[in-house]
Amino acid sequence: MALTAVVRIPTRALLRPWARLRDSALGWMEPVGGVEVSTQRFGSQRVLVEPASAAGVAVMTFKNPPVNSLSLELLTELVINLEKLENDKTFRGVVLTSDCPGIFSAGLDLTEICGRNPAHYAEYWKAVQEMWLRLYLSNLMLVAAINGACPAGGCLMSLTCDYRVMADNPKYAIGLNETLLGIVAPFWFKDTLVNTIGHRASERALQLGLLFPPTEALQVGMVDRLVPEDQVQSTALSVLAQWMAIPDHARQLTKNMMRKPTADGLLKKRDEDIQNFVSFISRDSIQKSLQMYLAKLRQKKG
Ligand SMILES: CCCCC/C=C\C/C=C\CCC/C=C/C(=O)SCCNC(=O)CCNC(=O)[C@H](O)C(C)(C)COP(=O)(O)OP(=O)(O)OC[C@H]1O[C@@H](n2cnc3c(N)ncnc32)[C@H](O)[C@@H]1OP(=O)(O)O
Repeated sequence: MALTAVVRIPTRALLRPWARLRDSALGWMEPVGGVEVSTQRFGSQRVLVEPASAAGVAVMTFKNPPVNSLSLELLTELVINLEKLENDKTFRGVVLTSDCPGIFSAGLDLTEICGRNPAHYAEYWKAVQEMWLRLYLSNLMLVAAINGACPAGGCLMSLTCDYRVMADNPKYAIGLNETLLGIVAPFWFKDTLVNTIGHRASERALQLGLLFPPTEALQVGMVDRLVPEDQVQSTALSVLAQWMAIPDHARQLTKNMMRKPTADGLLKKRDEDIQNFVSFISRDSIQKSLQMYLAKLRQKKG
């Protein structure tokens, strides 16, 4: 028999200033106290959520072709779908993965941070912050099934997870490569990396903008396991099954104890961080670097 559940979506989620939701993309949302949703398969235009065969587990698949860049829309949908899963107490774990062949996520959408106005940069950065805070502090067990390239913001997203399984394909790479674009990973990107691979390895990786192929990513501790490409999702699900054996309250309190101080670093100065981002990204020299990088990406094909 089909499993169904009632999911309450708090109205406050609809009122956040950055969440200029496009109703057409989020057919399941209604601006009233809540809405009934079948957990058979739900989600939105760019984020598909499917319950896995194991009870209490969902697979969240990003489908923002061609490269799953983290556009404002994708970020917004991600946060709303995560909140929906968190509010539905039947779910305890989520696998995050991609529908774009060979790409987990190309990171922040460069068209959101290049050639726009300061108000847009501020709105976009707030959405990036929100994505990080929500994932990093989620009470759910999150496992990243990294089935492709995973640079910059894509890497950040995977680093918020509790465990990372990556496809063992030397064509793929993962890392915070911001300096290669002439930009700087902000302190909370850096903190997330330091918490994962340690200070010295982060210092080197961040300065050089290193993108690690899978074997090196495993060595440095950026991912936890490599598997053949066709086993990424199934392995992520079996990892979750192991984590599910731990009592939720103990695991959640432990996760919070480990991560809250890092998240507080941003929570205490969110507005200042937005201002820093806007003034940095609005500089002519930074905009030029980004334009050149985008042009190179676009020329690659031709
Ligand atoms: C002390 C002061 C400190 C102040 C600090 C304050 C603030 C901090 C400031 C800034 C922080 C910003 C942090 C930024 C984080 C990011 O995530 S930036 C994004 C970085 N991403 C990348 O570098 C990845 C770029 N993409 C690729 O390498 C490749 O596209 C690929 C993902 C490996 C896939 O390769 P392939 O399959 O060959 O696909 P194509 O390269 O042909 O790409 C297809 C089309 O997609 C476009 N595209 C690719 N990536 C992006 C992207 N990130 N955003 C937007 N668009 C992207 C690409 O141009 C192609 O488009 P066309 O089809 O040619 O139009």
